Amino acid sequence: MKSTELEEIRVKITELDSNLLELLAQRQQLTNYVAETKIKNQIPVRDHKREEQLLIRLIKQGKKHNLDAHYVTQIFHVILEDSVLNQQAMLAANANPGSTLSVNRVAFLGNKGTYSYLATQKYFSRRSGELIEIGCQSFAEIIKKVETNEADYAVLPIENTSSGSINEVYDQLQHTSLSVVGELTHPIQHTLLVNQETELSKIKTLYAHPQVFAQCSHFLAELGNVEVKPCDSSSAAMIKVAELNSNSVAAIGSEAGGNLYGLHAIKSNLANQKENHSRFFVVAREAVNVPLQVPAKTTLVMSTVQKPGALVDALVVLRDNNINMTKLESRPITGNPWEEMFYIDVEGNVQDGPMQEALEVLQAMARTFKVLGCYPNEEINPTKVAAVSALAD
Ligand SMILES: O=C(O)C(=O)C[C@]1(C(=O)O)C=C[C@@H](O)C=C1
Repeated sequence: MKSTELEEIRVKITELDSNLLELLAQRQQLTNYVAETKIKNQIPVRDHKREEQLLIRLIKQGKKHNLDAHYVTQIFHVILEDSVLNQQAMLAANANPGSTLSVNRVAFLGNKGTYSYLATQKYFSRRSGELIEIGCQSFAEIIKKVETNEADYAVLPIENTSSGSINEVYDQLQHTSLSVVGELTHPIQHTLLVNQETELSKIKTLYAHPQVFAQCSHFLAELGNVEVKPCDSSSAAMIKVAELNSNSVAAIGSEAGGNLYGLHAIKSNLANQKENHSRFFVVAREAVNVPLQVPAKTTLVMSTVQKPGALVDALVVLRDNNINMTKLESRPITGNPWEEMFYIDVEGNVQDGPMQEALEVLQAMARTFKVLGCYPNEEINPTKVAAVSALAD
């Protein structure tokens, strides 16, 4: 194909892509109106029936244009997730007028380019107010910033799908009066970032956060003879590699983060598990009120009395009140050897009747008990269309 022919086609694609963007923006505006109606009429944000009908119609329509059913489904799952998250943020802001700030000062780990930085950008992009980023060197410093009113929010990584819970954050949460006001999950896509033109075989030293090395242990084992240098954060690793400006050093981190320091990726998908996501808590000095139309989660922290089956008894209370537990984590209590603090995430709103009953019973049976926070559930399960493959035939 002659290059002018290619250019002509590309001009058309560029125009079409910008039309697609315009249409997506128009759709988002319509869903903002939907959210306003839902606030007024107290209608739940999520409507699986409507989503299912919409997906079925689009899959059928796509088929007429030779578009694969899974392709259509994937695209609209992303669009619907965005719509639900935006609406949830609007309903939450409406239910907490005092918490809508013109400036959001947010503390997170590291500098520009860390996964915490990217998660912070993502979470606050759906919320009004200017974002002021406050990079910190440790989780303790992050929490302190909010406690002393130098920041309004902290974004803290709490767990990762491949390396598990981040114990240091749980331990910090044991001693703070801050509340969890939000959560988010962010994909972690580790890439090998370099400053100069180079290739994998030339890399002699690797810089990254220890959690990142743990998540990429298979890749490191395959690499063999490379020196591994742990850093306080992914951004510290990126800054080091940018400064060293050598073709034998590389950092591991996100491509978007690396680009902020002029680094580029020479290899992607480095994590042991391809589905690698981190979950973050957003914490603030004041708890928030989650409207009942928004699916909520509640995080509890409790220690049980020392008797056989005490934890089981606590979990039975959740079961008896039909409350779904999404996570259970135990951490040693500092100063009390062999005693454990339990962190429990459940689906439900502290304003719900069954939840209030369960919390009362748990509080009575626990040695120590605290609700760390109730916040909108941001893990949006995509609506399944029963017979995608049948529809596609
Ligand atoms: O139609 C609605 O009720 C909406 O909230 C809009 C919308 C969408 O974006 O299409 C989003 C969430 C609902 O679960 C269903 C559909």
